[in-house]
Amino acid sequence: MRDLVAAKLGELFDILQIDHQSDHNTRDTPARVAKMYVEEILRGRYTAPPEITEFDNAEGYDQLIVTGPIDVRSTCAHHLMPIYGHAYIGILPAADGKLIGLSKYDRIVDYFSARLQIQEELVNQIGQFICERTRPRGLAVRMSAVHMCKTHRGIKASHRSRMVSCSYFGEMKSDRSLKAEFLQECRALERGAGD
Ligand SMILES: Nc1nc2c(ncn2[C@@H]2O[C@H](COP(=O)(O)OP(=O)(O)OP(=O)(O)O)[C@@H](O)[C@H]2O)c(=O)[nH]1
Repeated sequence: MRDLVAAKLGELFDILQIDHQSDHNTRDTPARVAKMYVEEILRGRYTAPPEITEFDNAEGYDQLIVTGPIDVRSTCAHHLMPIYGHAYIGILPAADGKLIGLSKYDRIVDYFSARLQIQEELVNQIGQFICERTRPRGLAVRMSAVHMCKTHRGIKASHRSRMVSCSYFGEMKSDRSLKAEFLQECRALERGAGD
């Protein structure tokens, strides 16, 4: 796949009048960019989801867990520009369900970010995957991110301009006080004052 992509990128460079044959800066760029797309930026499309270590919820912990900030590095589906920011995940475990290793939330965010995305779908995909694997009573995913398709081109919006999207499942969707508790913990973690 990398070789095919590199050949097509070479053609694209030709059309854009970028010398990738003799210019010392761009000579290897088609191959370099092909590697970046296949092995990094779009990696999540060609690899299996992360292995999830599950633990029995032996003592029936049933209170809200919130983890974050989780770094988000993704790519906009419309202009292929970077999306970067943070995610927070809230889990309301089922007393008879499973817990998963804390680092796996970061891995799941990384996995679904490694493809072309829009933010609304990214938070949903992360939430649905966690729900399918762990069957919690409730789950919330909140993401705040900068879209460089908006800040670096087009309208050239403020670099501080962000998009916030949330996805709620189960009891986290219907229970207003749980949502409020989750958002309060997100704010505390965002300030670096989650302790
Ligand atoms: N809802 C949503 N919109 C996004 C996201 N990422 C980028 N966009 C927007 O999607 C739109 C892209 O579609 P078009 O309007 O066809 O693109 P364009 O003509 O280049 O538009 P401009 O960016 O306004 O120059 C832009 O308004 C982007 O800001 C996202 O994650 N969610």
